[in-house]
Parts: sequence; structure tokens; C-alpha cells
Amino acid sequence: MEKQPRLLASQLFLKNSVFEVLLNGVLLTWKEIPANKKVISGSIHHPLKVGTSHSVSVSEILAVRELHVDGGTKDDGRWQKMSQKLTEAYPYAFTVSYVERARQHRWRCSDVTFHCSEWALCQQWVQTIREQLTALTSRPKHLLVYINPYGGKQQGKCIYEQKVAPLFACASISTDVIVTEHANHARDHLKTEAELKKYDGVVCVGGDGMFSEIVHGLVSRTQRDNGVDQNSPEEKLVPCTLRIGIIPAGSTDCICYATVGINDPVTSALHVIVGDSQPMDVCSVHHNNTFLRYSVSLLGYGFYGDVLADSERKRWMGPARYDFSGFKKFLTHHHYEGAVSFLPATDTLGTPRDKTRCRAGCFICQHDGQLYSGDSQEESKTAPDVSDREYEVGWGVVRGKFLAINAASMSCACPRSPKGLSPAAHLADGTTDLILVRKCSRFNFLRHLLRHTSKDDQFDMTFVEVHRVRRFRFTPRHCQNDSELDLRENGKQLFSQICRDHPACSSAYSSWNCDGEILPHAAIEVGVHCQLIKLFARGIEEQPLFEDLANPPCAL
Ligand SMILES: CCCCCCCCCCCCC/C=C/[C@@H](O)[C@H](COP(=O)(O)O)NC(=O)CCCCCCCCCCCCCCC
Ligand SMILES: Nc1ncnc2c1ncn2[C@@H]1O[C@H](COP(=O)(O)OP(=O)(O)O)[C@@H](O)[C@H]1O
Ligand SMILES: [Ca+2]
Repeated sequence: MEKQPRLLASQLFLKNSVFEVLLNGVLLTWKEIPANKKVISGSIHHPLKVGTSHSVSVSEILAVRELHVDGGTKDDGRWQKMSQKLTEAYPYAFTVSYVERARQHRWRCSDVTFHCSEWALCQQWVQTIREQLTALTSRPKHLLVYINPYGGKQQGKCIYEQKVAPLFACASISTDVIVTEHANHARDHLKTEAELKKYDGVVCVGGDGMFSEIVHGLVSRTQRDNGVDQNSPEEKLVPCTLRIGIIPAGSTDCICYATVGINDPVTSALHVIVGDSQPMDVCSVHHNNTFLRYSVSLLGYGFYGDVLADSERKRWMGPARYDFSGFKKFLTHHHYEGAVSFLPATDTLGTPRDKTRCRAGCFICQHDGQLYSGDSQEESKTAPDVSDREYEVGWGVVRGKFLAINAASMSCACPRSPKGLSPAAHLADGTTDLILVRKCSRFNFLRHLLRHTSKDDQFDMTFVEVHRVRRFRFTPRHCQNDSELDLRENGKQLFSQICRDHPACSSAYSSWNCDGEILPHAAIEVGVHCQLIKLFARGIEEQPLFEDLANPPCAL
């Protein structure tokens, strides 16, 4: 790393020792000075701590504040316990709040308080650190927050007020908070009313469904403001400028989990505060040249569609509804017939069977950002009509009976499956991983499902194939025309009754699970829009081998 000029260097008092404290444009470091150090209160040091040093990246400092020693305890209760002698020798102090890495990708806010003998020195430290923080232009100052009070275990409001709001206040971030009153409240507010110019980002407190509302509101608003027609599947969409933060308070929380590495409200709040930015792909879903929805995580037909449809009726069960419906639909074991045509992403570096993973600073995402708009793509972008042009150059077609057709635009890692539906998928490479699970025995399907929870490769099975694609289209076998599709809605109950009476039979249609929402059509066309949105996240950080490496001793 380029050597940074030293901004400040002082000997300051911390706990019971004197530390050499240094600030340059990149790091704040404090190193214990072992020799001649004076132990004031007589407390015993842990031998390992002697001579240790700490360093914190300035970009991960949340705030700095002065302590008012005269008034006693305004900011730090521990101050009271300091000996009279210390107060006399070092009557001025300031506290630096910073990000500390804990286990399993968790971030925590830590405080360190330095004591000084002179007021001017204390002021100089506080001011210089503040100047450094002000220079970090990627940090949000004003945020629009939407809370879904009914997501997950209905803890959204409480999570925000107790864990997140105090951190935003500490980092001097101001907020406008809206607790949603009905479904689509946040989406419609963003789409039409919200004064977006006032904000540096939008925060949603809830699950994947709530995040999806925010995405729909922001993307639709951006297209409308730029005169882009969402109904045209070929249209190139305009990226959203505002970043989105997710405070996880839902049932699956896969978007948070797969972009941060953990579904933890404090960790997510800290990623917002430090102003992280993670671009993400968004799929647009159309039916007959009519826009249906956007998807950022899972588009699932068959098993995941049926699980979602069933679980919606059991919302009262909370997150456990997915396990209940999952078990039920596993036993039902329905398969669906149809044709999937797709445009493989032949010009990308990665494949769905890679051992490498999309991680913070991902090389593939950084380099593939521009490919979607590349001219070489233009000619082959249009989806062929499966019946007429199935051999169109570049497009592949797979027909058959499927237990599940899943498109994962990202890994879809979540607490249920920490590696996700497609472990090697990328957050921002402009592709989605199309996973086709053909009809097989219950036992084999169970083996496939179980592999989502172990190290074994869920794609290494004869009845599973996976393609990395830029576009795809699904046509259910019995879909001759639209009126038949509409009929299915009315006839569905009768049909499912018949199927229950004749277990060998399978219903003709499943539903698409689009990020937790049921789509009204089975025949869809999907295109990936590379890096259409940005999150307050940085991707999953590589885990340090040893805990100490998370806060490496600085090389001075
Ligand atoms: C036997 C264990 C099998 C575990 C397989 C787990 C795979 C999980 C992959 C989950 C991908 C999730 C993608 C995200 C979807 C969300 O957009 C969406 C909405 O989330 P929200 O309610 O928070 O707003 N969530 C979902 O659609 C939930 C999908 C969860 C499906 C769980 C399926 C559990 C299957 C259990 C089968 C049990 C078989 C047991 C046989 C003895
Ligand atoms: N105030 C509200 N009342 C009812 N539903 C809401 C409200 N606010 C948001 N929703 C809807 O609740 C659904 C589930 O929200 P989400 O936060 O994803 O929780 P979960 O992960 O438990 O599904 C979303 O589809 C969202 O549109
Ligand atoms: Ca992707």
C-alpha cells in the first residue's frame, strides 16, 4: 500500500497504559508503549496484551465524540471508575466508534476512548478524525426507511428502534421513517410520492418480499423518470442511483444473507453507515410483451412455486411455514411438463459448477458489468418462439417433465442453505443460473435437496442440469393459448381435487415463485439486467484464518 502521510501522532492514555496513536489518511492505529509505561490503577495486564497494537481503517470509523469529563459520565459510565489520578493527569478524552469484525461475518460497533492531558490536543484529534470522515463521500447522510411491521416474526419495528436507529444517530445519519400500513405501501410511495432527491439511500426493514417492494418502487420510478417502457422485454433499463439497505427482519432473508454473509440487523446497519456499495443484477419477467415483475433472487417453478403458494395460506406460522409447506410439497412430488429455451452466457468467465465463489470485490462481477449492453449481444437477444425457431443460433431448448425449474440470479444463500441454490452464482455478472430438475424418484429429489445443506454438489446428479444464461423462456406443455391459462385459475380447485383423487396424475401447471411472490402466468420470458441496482453491502468477505487477522497488528 502506498505510504500515507502522517496526519497526527500523539501519546495518549488508554485504559491503564500509554499508547502511541497515529492517524494517516487510511488508518487509525494505536500501539501500546511497553517501556516506561505507568500503571496508574494497579490493575493487572494480560501478558499477551502488552505491546499489542490495533489498527482501524478510517473508512470503518463510525463516529468520534468528545467526552465531557467535568460533567462526569455523559458518554461513558466507565469514566466514573477511573482513578482520581488519571482524571487529573488526563482530564480530556474522546471516543472513537468503529467497526469490529466478529464471527461468521458479523460486524459490531466497538468504542475506544483515548485520554489526553491537553484540551487543544483532544480537540485536534476530534476535528481531524471528523474531517477524515466528512471526506468519505460514499457515506449516506439522509435515509428513507420503510419498516414492514408484519415481516418474519413481526419484530421489524422493534429491531429498527432498538438496534439500528441508535447506530444511525451515532453516525449522524438523519432518517425519515415510514412504517408500512399495507402491502405495496412502500412500493407505491417510492413509485409516485417519495421525494427521492432528498435522500442518499433507501433502507428496508423486513424480508425478501419487502426488499422486492423497494426494488419495484425504485426501478419503476427510475424507468418512468427516464421515459423507458417496462413492457418491452428488449428494453435496456436505466440503473437506479439510490442504494438500498436491507435490515433483515423477514422469513428467508436470502438477499441480505447472500450480500453480507449473515442476516444480522446490526451488521447490515453498519454496512449502510460505512457507505458500502454492491451492484446487483435484476431479472425482468414478461408475459406476452407485458411486464409482470422483477426478480433479484429466485424464480422458481414447480417445487418452490408450490411451496410458496401453499405457505402463503400459513403466514400465521411465521418463517416455519416454509418448512411445513416444503415437507408437504416434497411428499406431493408433482412434476410439470414444458419447454425451457435459453440464451447461454457463453462470453462470461464463470460457470455454475465453479469452485470459486462470488465474494467481496469479485473479479468476475467487476469485469462482466458491461457485457449485457455489448453490441455483440444485440442480435441474439430476442427469445425464439419455442415451436417455430427452437434451433435459432445461440439458443438452447430443453423439453421434459420437471420437478423444479429454478433461476438463481445470485447464490440464494440463506440460513436454511448457507451455500444456496446456486453456490457459484454471481451477484452482478449479468447472468442467472438456470437449474432444471427433471422428474425423478422422491428419494433422489430428497438427495438433491439435502445437498443444499451439505458440501456435496447438488448439480452432480443425472436428473439435474444447470446453465448460466442471459435470457430464458418457459412454455408449459399445455399452454396453447392465453384463454387456457386463464381458465386454469378458475378450474384449479376442481383440478387439484381430481389430482388428489388420482395421485398418479400431476396438475398441468405450477406457479412461479418470484422472490416470494406468486406470478399470475406460467408462460414467462426472463432477461437479466446487469447491475441495475446497488445495495449498501460489499459482498461476503473472505473469512480470516485466525480471529486476530480480522484486526491485524499494524506495520508501522
Ligand atoms: C431437506 C432440506 C432441504 C433444504 C433445501 C433448502 C433450499 C433452500 C433454498 C432457498 C432459496 C431461497 C430463495 C429465496 C426466496 C425468497 O425470495 C422467498 C421469499 O422470502 P421471504 O418470505 O423472506 O420474503 N422465500 C421462499 O420462497 C422460501 C423458499 C424456502 C423453501 C424451503 C424449502 C424447504 C424444503 C424442505 C423439504 C423437506 C423435505 C423433507 C423430507 C423428509
Ligand atoms: N404493513 C403491511 N401489512 C401487510 N403486508 C405488508 C405490509 N408491509 C409490507 N407487506 C408485505 O408483506 C410481505 C412479506 O414481507 P416480508 O418483509 O418479506 O416478510 P417475510 O419474509 O416474512 O415474507 C411482502 O410481500 C410485503 O409486500
Ligand atoms: Ca447474477
